[in-house]
Amino acid sequence: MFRTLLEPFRHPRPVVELGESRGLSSGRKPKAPGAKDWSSTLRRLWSYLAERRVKLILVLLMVVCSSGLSLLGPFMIGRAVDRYLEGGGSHWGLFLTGLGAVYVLYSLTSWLQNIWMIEISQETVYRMRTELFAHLHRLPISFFNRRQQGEIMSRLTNDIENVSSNLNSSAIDIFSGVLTLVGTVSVMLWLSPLLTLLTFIVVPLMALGMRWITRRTGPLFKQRQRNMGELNGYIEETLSGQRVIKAFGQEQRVISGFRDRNSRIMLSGFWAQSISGFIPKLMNGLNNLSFAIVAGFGGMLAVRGSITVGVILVFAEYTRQFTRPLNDLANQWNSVLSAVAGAERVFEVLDERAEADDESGAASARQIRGGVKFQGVSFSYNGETDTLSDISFEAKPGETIALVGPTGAGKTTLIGLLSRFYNPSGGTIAIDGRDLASIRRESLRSQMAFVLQDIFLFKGSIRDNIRYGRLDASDEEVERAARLANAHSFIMRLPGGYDRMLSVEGGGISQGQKQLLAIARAILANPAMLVLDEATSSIDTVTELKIQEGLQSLMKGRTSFVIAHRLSTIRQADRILVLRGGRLVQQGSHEELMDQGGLYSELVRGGVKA
Ligand SMILES: Nc1ncnc2c1ncn2[C@@H]1O[C@H](COP(=O)(O)OP(=O)(O)OP(=O)(O)O)[C@@H](O)[C@H]1O
Repeated sequence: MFRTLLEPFRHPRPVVELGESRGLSSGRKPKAPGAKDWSSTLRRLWSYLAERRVKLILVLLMVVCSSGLSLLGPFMIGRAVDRYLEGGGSHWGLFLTGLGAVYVLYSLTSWLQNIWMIEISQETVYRMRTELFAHLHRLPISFFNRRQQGEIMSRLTNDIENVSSNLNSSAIDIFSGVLTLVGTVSVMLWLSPLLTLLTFIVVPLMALGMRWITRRTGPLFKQRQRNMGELNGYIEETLSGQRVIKAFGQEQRVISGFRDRNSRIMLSGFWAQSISGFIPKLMNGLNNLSFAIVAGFGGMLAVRGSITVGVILVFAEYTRQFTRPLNDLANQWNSVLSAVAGAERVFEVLDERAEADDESGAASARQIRGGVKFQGVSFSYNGETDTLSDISFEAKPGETIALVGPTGAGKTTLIGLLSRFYNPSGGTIAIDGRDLASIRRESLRSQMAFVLQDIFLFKGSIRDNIRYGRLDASDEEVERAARLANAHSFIMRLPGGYDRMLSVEGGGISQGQKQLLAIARAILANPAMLVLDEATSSIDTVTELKIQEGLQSLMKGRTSFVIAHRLSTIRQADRILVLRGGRLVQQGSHEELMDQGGLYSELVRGGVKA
């Protein structure tokens, strides 16, 4: 086992990466976790807890009661023994009943504090989870471009779970630990200051040991959470890329990549747990030492008559009680560090800037007609090199604009700007003469529909998948849209028809059929503007014809931007925009561009699909 664990240290191997650089933590140098880091995260976590103030006060009250009761028990025993030894009569029946009542109350208050704290911590993580999920949906597309889905999911599940599982136990134990500690030490000082000081010899040793341990475990817990996120990202990526992996026979490479990431988790988990596992051992040893001190010195003091045997008994029990909260505190500190590690990763996403708010004064556009004007528009993904530069063109309402150009020319980026997934770094975009920035995003997007190559169909019936275009559409409207899209006949041939359930990502129907459903969905949405990304994959001629017909009904009367690959679509476009290297190099109708010569005619003559 140790050989395996130490292997990566001895032979650092290059890790087989498959798109790792998109992870949140990767690409960025991991920060050394400073004390300030975790204390501010802890404060923020506390602010969540503090929202349940009343319950927290109740918990605190129960902690005070249970800590007091835990002190009272041994104290009563000590007093009873002393009274017995002094020859005073003891009312054993009364004493035992009292002692029983103390322990029953102790159990009851402990149980109540536990159950209330579980409630608080569950509610806290419920709120965090909801907030995180809602925030994720407000983040700009650029956030998702940079990150692996699995890694993000890991924050929603793993990290939140980590906060939840560590929060309830540690919060209580830390409260009660501190209280018990203060109470125990006060009573000890009151009973015998000298014996208390002698017992305290172990405290500096404890503090040093704890410091040594937590300094090492804190970063390791963080590392483990990071590694877990990376592994989840990798799992998601490799599962969704199964076809490619199998097609290229990359199974072994993928498995070895997994093994590397898995071994990193094993390593950080092993060291975090092994080092933190020292805590109980250390505490146990020091506990025994303090017990020996109490027994030895206490005995001597008792012989001299400075203290009674009852006091020794109370001390023996209290030294256990006094090291137990210290022990608990030490253990809980690890849990707190682990919860903080999880919370830090959650807050990291919560601190990501949401998609910029609409500019003040931005208003809803009630009915967009679909006139679009780009004037000197530039855009850069990285703020350094321009992906699009100086793009100017105009589309009248209802026109079809085809975008053509070699791969990486900037066609998709131009569409991204039109939908305000990104804002231009220069120039202006206007819709119906209004600056795009003055139209609220939600209102703009509600009047646009997208039919993309990568069609998103979710697990559910065909009817529900079409209805995604407009949730309040009736069954008749869904069917009408499907007829217009040429999808009705194939749907009716499927067992179950419109109620046929699709599996994840529309498994069970063909690529062409998925496109027809996407067209039906867009028709139902009845948008003023359309964005079509034509499929490059070959579809049989009959389906292709059906798709073309469906698209024709969809595009009628709407301004349509088509990232075109088929000559038939390009010919029919009112205007063709030819892009190369982020610049608009030509624009005009098919005939005009063919006459002009240049890139467009080369693309067409070369038989290259644009
Ligand atoms: N999210 C992104 N972050 C950084 N650069 C990007 C991003 N998306 C695209 N790019 C870069 O911007 C350029 C234009 O990409 P875009 O996807 O717009 O081209 P395209 O013409 O649609 O290509 P294709 O026909 O292959 O889909 C490319 O060089 C690409 O590498």
